[in-house]
Amino acid sequence: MSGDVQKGLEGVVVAESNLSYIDGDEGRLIYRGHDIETLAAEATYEEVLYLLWYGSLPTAEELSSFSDTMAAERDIDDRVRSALADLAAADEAPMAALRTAVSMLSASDPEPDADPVEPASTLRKGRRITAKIPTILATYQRLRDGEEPVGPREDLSHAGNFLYMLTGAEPDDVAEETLDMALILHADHGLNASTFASMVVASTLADTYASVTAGVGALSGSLHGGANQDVMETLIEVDESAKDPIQWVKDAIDDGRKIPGFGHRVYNVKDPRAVILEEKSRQLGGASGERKWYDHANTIEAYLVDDAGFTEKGLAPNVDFYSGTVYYQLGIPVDMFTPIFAMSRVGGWVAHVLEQVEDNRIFRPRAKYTGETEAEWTPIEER
Ligand SMILES: CC(=O)SCCNC(=O)CCNC(=O)[C@H](O)C(C)(C)COP(=O)(O)OP(=O)(O)OC[C@H]1O[C@@H](n2cnc3c(N)ncnc32)[C@H](O)[C@@H]1OP(=O)(O)O
Ligand SMILES: O=C([O-])CC(=O)C(=O)O
Repeated sequence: MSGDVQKGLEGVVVAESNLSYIDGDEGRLIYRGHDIETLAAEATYEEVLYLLWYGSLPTAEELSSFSDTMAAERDIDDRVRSALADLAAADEAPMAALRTAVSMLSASDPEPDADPVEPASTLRKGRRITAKIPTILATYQRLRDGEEPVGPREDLSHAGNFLYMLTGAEPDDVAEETLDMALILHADHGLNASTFASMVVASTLADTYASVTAGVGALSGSLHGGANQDVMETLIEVDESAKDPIQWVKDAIDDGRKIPGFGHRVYNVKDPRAVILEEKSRQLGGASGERKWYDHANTIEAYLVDDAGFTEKGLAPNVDFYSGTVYYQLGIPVDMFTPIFAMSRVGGWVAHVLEQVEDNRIFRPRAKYTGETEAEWTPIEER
């Protein structure tokens, strides 16, 4: 066994997977053989969930039955609603409220004694969690705003129903299609930190609620999903600074700041999801006449792609660089951006947990011990 430490597990292969493939040099992402560009243009989020969970694209009948089953599972019970009200009163961050609520959902699961290594029950639990996350998030947002929560509707799509519950009004086609596309783009991405966290928990034979709760926790950090909120806050800071965005970014680099939304462990080139979200951000800005968010982001990107310090390290925009400007233009509050990422990525967490339980072995790496080996015991009164 090599004693070399692979910090951050860089380059370490820990599992086989059929789910998503990333070519970090070419900027290519596929889910089960399908290019992300095709899925973003042609599929719905529900169709992508089916693809990830069942292994192939659904027929129209399969998709309709799958979507109906999930839509019927959207409601959350009073205990969860009341916990969300308490968390809103305490001004809890939405990702922390989501983490708590997902954990609570197990109390009302209709199959509490299901075997956690049985893939079919794992999938049913994963489907219920996925169906309920938009309801948790919209309920939380409305409670924070002092408004009455709006219950889910079964006749709307996953994306459309979320926007309906958030605002109380049916979304227009542009908003619904834009969110649906964003959900597709964020659904899976290999063994990113939150997916790996879910897999580690599943590998102990803990149940799906525990695995997804771990995923939400891991996604919330600013090096991972939390970066989409940081990017938008940065763009707002740029806007309010009254500085030219290029001057702002030069000063930020001089101050040793990291630029959120740049850099990736796997991509050395621009993330293909950022290419799609950039175009969507540009279109939304063009349609509304308020192009400044797209323009600020684009100006910063254009400067940084020519910056030797960035290019030498292979730093390019990741998925979070443009997603925030898209959500912002849909009128979504900035601290709901990462929860929306979770609302999508739960599909990937469940898919990887399924792969894990189908061929399980507990994850148990080792640390290289760097401490003392012959320490002398000193009685407490002599220390
Ligand atoms: C959905 C997602 O999770 S996508 C990623 C979202 N996160 C962000 O956007 C946060 C900003 N980016 C980062 O912090 C990193 O690029 C990560 C976390 C994404 C990847 O981390 P790692 O692969 O461990 O790369 P690491 O942090 O070691 O960076 C390598 C070098 O690039 C620099 N670097 C990395 N990202 C950035 C950045 N955004 N801005 C400035 N410098 C950066 C590091 O300082 C380091 O420089 P050094 O070699 O001179 O010390
Ligand atoms: O793959 C990663 O490390 C991070 C990422 O882009 C994602 O989770 O979508």
